Amino acid sequence: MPSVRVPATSANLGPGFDALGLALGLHDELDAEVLPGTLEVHVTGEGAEDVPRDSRHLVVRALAAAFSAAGAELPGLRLTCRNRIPHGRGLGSSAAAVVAGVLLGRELLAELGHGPLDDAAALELTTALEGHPDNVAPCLLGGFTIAWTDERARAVRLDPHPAVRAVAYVPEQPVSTEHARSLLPAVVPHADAAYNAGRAALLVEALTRSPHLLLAATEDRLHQAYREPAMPASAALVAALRSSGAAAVVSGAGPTVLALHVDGDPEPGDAAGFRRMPLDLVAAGAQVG
Ligand SMILES: Nc1ncnc2c1ncn2[C@@H]1O[C@H](COP(=O)(O)OP(=O)(O)OP(=O)(O)O)[C@@H](O)[C@H]1O
Ligand SMILES: N[C@@H](CCO)C(=O)O
Repeated sequence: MPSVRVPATSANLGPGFDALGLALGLHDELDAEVLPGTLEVHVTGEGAEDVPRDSRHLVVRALAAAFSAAGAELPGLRLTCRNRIPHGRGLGSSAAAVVAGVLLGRELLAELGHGPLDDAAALELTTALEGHPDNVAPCLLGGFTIAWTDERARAVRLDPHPAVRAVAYVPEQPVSTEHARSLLPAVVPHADAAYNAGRAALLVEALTRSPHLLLAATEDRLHQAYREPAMPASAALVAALRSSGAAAVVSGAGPTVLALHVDGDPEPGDAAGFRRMPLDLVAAGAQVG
């Protein structure tokens, strides 16, 4: 019975909209087994009260997409999900679900004698399901990733500097990525695009070699301010943490706030209305058992 362990991820990291991502030490664990003629979905933990238990379940949809990509029909299944990544908070829950589904699908396809789905195809398929590559890349590869798309999805993986630490501040209420993306303008000023290009490049240096540059490198003008009306408390927390010296950003499409800091500097403290979660940066991406 194949199983998979998939990490939470934080995308954008300030200036790297739809491109940069980090794998975090908070994991969903799933397993699947072929059970002819039925579909059973068992869910515990995060989202258990909300997610459907049929073919609309995101992991089942990703499994079906993997089978379809291989030209095979999805067999009857029992899927078990033990969820720890909060849903709709900006910590990559949907990317973790599609990565889990595609990797479980890959294992089941191999068990059933179908051809292999290689790593490039897994990145391509998960990106297509998620809509953008910046969460699925670190979920698959671990570490710190730079993702882009040309005729297909692509990513490179880097090791974050070992002194970088992360604290997530998770609010009670979710904001869907779909809604947060609907707030973005179709066109941005050239000066803002240039500003973000410089900061995103600097962030690669800051996250891998020069963490003292993290505060300057995590400035953004392309998405966070536009999303503020949907998450005013998160925007206020980003501003407060940054003024105290922590490199705080909206995590993914929000509303979680991610504060990066350097080991040895004072840790960012509690914030009213948010669940504070110190999280390791993890080297490994999804692991199949
Ligand atoms: N483990 C899961 N199982 C089933 N459905 C899931 C799972 N995780 C996420 N989803 C679906 O995806 C939705 C959340 O996706 P959304 O893209 O809005 O947020 P997110 O992925 O948590 O945040 P972000 O993309 O900003 O990091 C949930 O409401 C649910 O419908
Ligand atoms: N880059 C994406 C990440 C969330 O899925 C966004 O900010 O909308």
